[in-house]
Amino acid sequence: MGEAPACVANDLQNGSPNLKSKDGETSTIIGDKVYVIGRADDASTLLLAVKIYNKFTGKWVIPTVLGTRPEICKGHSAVLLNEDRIMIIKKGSTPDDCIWFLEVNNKFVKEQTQNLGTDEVVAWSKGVRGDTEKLLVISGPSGVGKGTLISMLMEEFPSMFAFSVSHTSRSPRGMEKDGVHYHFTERSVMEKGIKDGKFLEFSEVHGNLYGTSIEAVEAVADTGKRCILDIDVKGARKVRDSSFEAIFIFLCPPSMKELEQRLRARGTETEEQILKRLRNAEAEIEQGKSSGIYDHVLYNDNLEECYKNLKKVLGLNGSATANHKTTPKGIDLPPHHSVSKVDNKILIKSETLELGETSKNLIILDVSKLKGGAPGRTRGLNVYAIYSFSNGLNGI
Ligand SMILES: Nc1ncnc2c1ncn2[C@@H]1O[C@H](COP(=O)(O)OP(=O)(O)OP(=O)(O)O)[C@@H](O)[C@H]1O
Ligand SMILES: Nc1nc2c(ncn2[C@@H]2O[C@H](COP(=O)(O)O)[C@@H](O)[C@H]2O)c(=O)[nH]1
Repeated sequence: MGEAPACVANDLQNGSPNLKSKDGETSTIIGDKVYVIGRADDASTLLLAVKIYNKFTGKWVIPTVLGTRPEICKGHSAVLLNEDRIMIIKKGSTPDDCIWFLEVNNKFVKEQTQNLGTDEVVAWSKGVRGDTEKLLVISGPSGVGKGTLISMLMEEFPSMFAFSVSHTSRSPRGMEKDGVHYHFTERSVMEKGIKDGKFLEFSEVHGNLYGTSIEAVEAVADTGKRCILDIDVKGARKVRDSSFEAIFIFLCPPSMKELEQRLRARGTETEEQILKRLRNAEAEIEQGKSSGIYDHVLYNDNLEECYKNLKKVLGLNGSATANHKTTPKGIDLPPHHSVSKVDNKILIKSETLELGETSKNLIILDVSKLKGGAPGRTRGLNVYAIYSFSNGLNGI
C-alpha cells in the first residue's frame, strides 16, 4: 500500500474530481484526499472496502467504517456530491441494492470522528427512492406509559410503525424476549460496540447502559415503516443533534404519586430499583419540559385520552389505513451502464440489443432532494425520467 494511486497524477493534470474505475476500483478526490473504493486488499471480505490516500502527507489510511457496508458487485461508478458525500452506483445489482452513499464529512461523521478519537471515519448509507417518514422519538420517566402507548400505536397501525430494538445491559423482565423488546447484551460487549461506532446514541439510565444501534434503525428503514425510539432525554438530545429528522414527544405523568403507583403495580422492579427510578423521574420531567428538545409534551393521565392526543400530533385520523406508506421502491438499473453528472442529475446510460436493433436508454436520477444519510438511509432519491431511443437517434 505504499504507492499513490496511479490516477492521482493524471487527475491533477485534467482537474477532474472523479476518476475512472481501475480494476473494479474507483478513486474520488476531495480536497487533499483520494477515496479509493473497491475490493479489500486481502480479499477476505465480500464487502466494498474504503482506503484513503492523503496527497499532503503521502500516506494511506484505512478509515473506521460505520454503517452497513455494500457487497462487492460487478463494478461500480463513484460520483462526488457536495464535497462530503460519494454516491456509488453498483452494476448488475438488485433494484434495492444499487445506490449507496459514502459520507466522508457530514455531521454524523464529524461527531463520530471526535467520539472515536480516530483520524478518519467514513459512513455508508443505502439510497432509498422517494421519501420515508420521520423518526418518532418518545421519552418520559419510567412507568409513565411509553411502552403501553407505543404498543397501542403499533397494534392499530401495524403497517406504519415499527420499533427500533435497543441494546441494554439490564436483565430481561419476566415477559421480555431477547431481540424483540431489547437486545440483552453484556455491558462489555455494548461498550466495545460503542467504541467501534456501532451506536447512533447511548446512555447510562438507572444504572444500566442502553443504546440504539445504527443497524436497528436501518432495519426499520428497510421495511419502509416509521421508526419509533423509546429513549431517555440524553439519548433524545443526541438524536436531535444528529442528521435524523424526527418528531420528539415527551410524556409526563399526572403526578409523582400516580407514577409511583404505576411502577409498583407493574411489579417488574425491586423496591430499590423503583426508588432509583422515582428519584431520577423528577429530574427527567424537568429536563423534558425545559430542554427544548421536544416538539410536544403530552400528559398521560387517562390512557385513551393520551392515545388520542398522541395520534393527533402524529396527524393520524384514527383510521387504521391512515397515511400508510409502502416499502420504498428500488431502481431497476441495466447491468451495464455508464454514469455522468450534470448539476443535480445523475445520467445513467446503457445500450441494449433487442431483435437486431440497438436501443439506447437513459435514466436520470435527481439527487437535489436527498435527505437523511448515515446513520440510516439516504432518502429522497428520485427517478426523474427514463428515456429509450431506438437505433438512429443520437440524442444521448
Ligand atoms: N394512563 C394510564 N393509567 C393507568 N395506568 C397506566 C397508564 N398508562 C400506562 N399505565 C400502566 O403503567 C405501567 C407502566 O407503563 P409502561 O410499562 O408502558 O411504562 P414505560 O414508560 O414504558 O416504563 P419504562 O420506561 O420503565 O419501560 C403499566 O403497568 C401500564 O399498564
Ligand atoms: N438513551 C436510550 N435510552 C433508552 C434506550 N432504550 C430504553 N431507554 C430508556 O431507558 C429507560 C428505562 O427503560 P426500561 O426498559 O429499563 O424500563 C427508559 O426511560 C427508556 O426510555 C436506548 O436505546 N437509548
